[in-house]
Amino acid sequence: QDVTAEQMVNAFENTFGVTPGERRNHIKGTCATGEFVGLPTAAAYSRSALFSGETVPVVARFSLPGGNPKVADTAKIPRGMALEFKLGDGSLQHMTMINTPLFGAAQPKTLLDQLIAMQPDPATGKPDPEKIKAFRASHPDSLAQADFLAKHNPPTSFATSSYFGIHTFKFIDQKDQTTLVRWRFVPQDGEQRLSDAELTSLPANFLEQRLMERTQQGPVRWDMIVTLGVPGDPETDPTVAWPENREQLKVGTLTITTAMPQKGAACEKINFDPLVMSSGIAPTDDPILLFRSPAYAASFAKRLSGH
Ligand code: HEM
Repeated sequence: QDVTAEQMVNAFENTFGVTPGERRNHIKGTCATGEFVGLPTAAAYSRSALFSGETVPVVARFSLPGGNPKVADTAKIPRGMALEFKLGDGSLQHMTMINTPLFGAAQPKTLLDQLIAMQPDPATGKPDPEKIKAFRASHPDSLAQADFLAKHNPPTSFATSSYFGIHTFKFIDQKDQTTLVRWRFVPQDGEQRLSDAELTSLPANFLEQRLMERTQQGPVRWDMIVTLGVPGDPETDPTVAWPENREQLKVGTLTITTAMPQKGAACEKINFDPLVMSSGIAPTDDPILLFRSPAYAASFAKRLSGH
């Protein structure tokens, strides 16, 4: 089970190739900017300056996973939304999310094995479907996310998708009391998915243009919703859902006002490491969450040095 960040980044490179200076995963993306306003109801659970009620500037990046810069915007793979909040107390808060409620690996080894199974066969230049089948059969923790992706077409726009933090995090209040939470961002434009016909008729690139056009029409908003866990809820497994009946709380509103190609824009050189957190929000011992930080650092170091 002992996977290193270097092994993981090598596996991304072996599967997708290397585009020098670019992200090894979520390479295709669009920058955006906006703001967040937290609600005082959240301050009862977290002392983070995110929930002060002040307007917090946000740098965002919307993306598609994998290391192929030409991946089609119709691909039945997740969509990402990464947020960097610049808080009034000078600290930063990151949230780096995708649009599936669960992740496809309970341990880093599962993702590593998936990347290896996806490596193109030298004979055909394509992944071997038998290897993917064998991977699925031997890694049951990959099935829930794969099932969600098979049953839900991708969104019509980055603006019409929910995005999920997936991991369980801790909200910590002024008195150091901890509440387990899972968060998600729900689009005020409504959740809208591509039809099967659109999946075959749309061009490879439309998500960036649609987001730029949408922001030119006016601000795009998401409600930040937190699900409150109770003791005993799964804390360290991002492949397992919580019971449906947990209390949910609206804790703020994200507003995206501008979008632009990533080259040279503010989001390009950010490492959206999900462990960058403000006082009042903390990680659990989820092995996937904890592994992300060194993996992102390895990818970031390479791309910053032009490799
Ligand atoms: C073991 C599990 C994971 C590994 C090894 C991994 C690896 C990576 C790497 C190497 C990058 C590129 C970093 C950079 O160069 O800046 C990345 C980006 C990203 N990952 Fe992960 N990831 C994992 C799990 C997740 C999970 C669970 C989520 C969502 C909850 C997620 C969402 C994203 C998003 C949205 C980006 C793009 C961030 C941006 O726009 O810069 N990843 N990931």
